[in-house]
Amino acid sequence: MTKKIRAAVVGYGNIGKYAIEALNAADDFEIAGVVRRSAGEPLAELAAYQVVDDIDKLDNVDVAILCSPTRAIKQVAQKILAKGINTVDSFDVHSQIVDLKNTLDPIAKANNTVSVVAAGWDPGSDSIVRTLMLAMAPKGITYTNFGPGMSMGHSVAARAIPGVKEALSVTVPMGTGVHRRLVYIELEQGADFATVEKTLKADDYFASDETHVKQVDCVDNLKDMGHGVHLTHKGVSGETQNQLFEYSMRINNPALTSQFLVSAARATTKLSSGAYTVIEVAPIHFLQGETDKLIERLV
Ligand SMILES: NC(=O)C1=CN([C@@H]2O[C@H](COP(=O)(O)OP(=O)(O)OC[C@H]3O[C@@H](n4cnc5c(N)ncnc54)[C@H](OP(=O)(O)O)[C@@H]3O)[C@@H](O)[C@H]2O)C=CC1
Ligand SMILES: N[C@@H](CCCC(=O)C(=O)O)C(=O)O
Repeated sequence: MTKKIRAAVVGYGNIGKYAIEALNAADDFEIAGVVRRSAGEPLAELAAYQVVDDIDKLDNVDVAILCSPTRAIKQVAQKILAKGINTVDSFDVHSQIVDLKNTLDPIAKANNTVSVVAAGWDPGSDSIVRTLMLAMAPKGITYTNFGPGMSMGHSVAARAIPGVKEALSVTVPMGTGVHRRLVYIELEQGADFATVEKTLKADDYFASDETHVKQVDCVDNLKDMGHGVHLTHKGVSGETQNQLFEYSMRINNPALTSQFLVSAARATTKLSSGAYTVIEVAPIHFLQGETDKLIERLV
């Protein structure tokens, strides 16, 4: 029997929860344990797993699936790569991905490890679709239209603002890659709505989009983790114009993010040391199975 890939789930929020499901559904993986900032009160749903507050307490971890907030990823990944453990993450600030990769690459190389960064669905699987569309029509315009749906990244960023108890950020597509953000927030006792609204609108996650902040009594009553994308590329193949490609999906956001993280975790075991974005990884590395069989089925 071939050795299973031992994965640790780091951070147990929405993505962490679905990462456990995706790992359980993948028969080439086994779960080494769950790493939480504080092992704290045991959760019944994690009773089957070792839950620790430090990855060093888990045995023989091949890869850590980082399910921490995007803004914590760089620091968490640096620490874990330095221990000789591969990492994958779904970091989602598009303008900082090159910096993240270039920061992690020398650390990964020095510790003979692999890191696949920004491996959710956007950035992540959508990035591969955009790449393919560009290869098919190198001249033209790509539009990525999200939603309507819940952005986990924006919700996490909103929740981190002082005075916010809970938040839901809904992305509304306005067309041609332009989005409006509707942010529903539940305030901490005594927090001032106007101050929270101002801070939120100034945050990098929101500053360049039309953003509306609404105070509600219970965010949970509104929450639906569905999302989606409609990606189009219209361009030119060779000298021939009017080539139109479209890609659409409606999804459960954390389920897809975690699934692709697990596929990327598999890829880390097939790459030489260093940090990679998903478009630098051969697509077959994301899949389980023998190369020739996959070629027969997919090519
Ligand atoms: N690229 C993509 O397509 C997507 C990316 N994402 C990214 O995934 C991230 C996580 O989303 P989600 O699971 O909803 O977030 P959650 O807030 O639900 O979970 C994050 C978990 O990380 C841990 N954590 C919290 N704060 C910190 C901190 N400061 N440092 C380290 N760990 C911390 C906590 O787990 P514990 O208490 O166990 O330590 C927490 O539950 C988002 O920030 C988003 O950017 C999400 C969806 C799609
Ligand atoms: N990174 C997103 C997934 C892509 C959708 C998006 O960026 C948005 O809704 O703004 C998320 O965290 O949910």
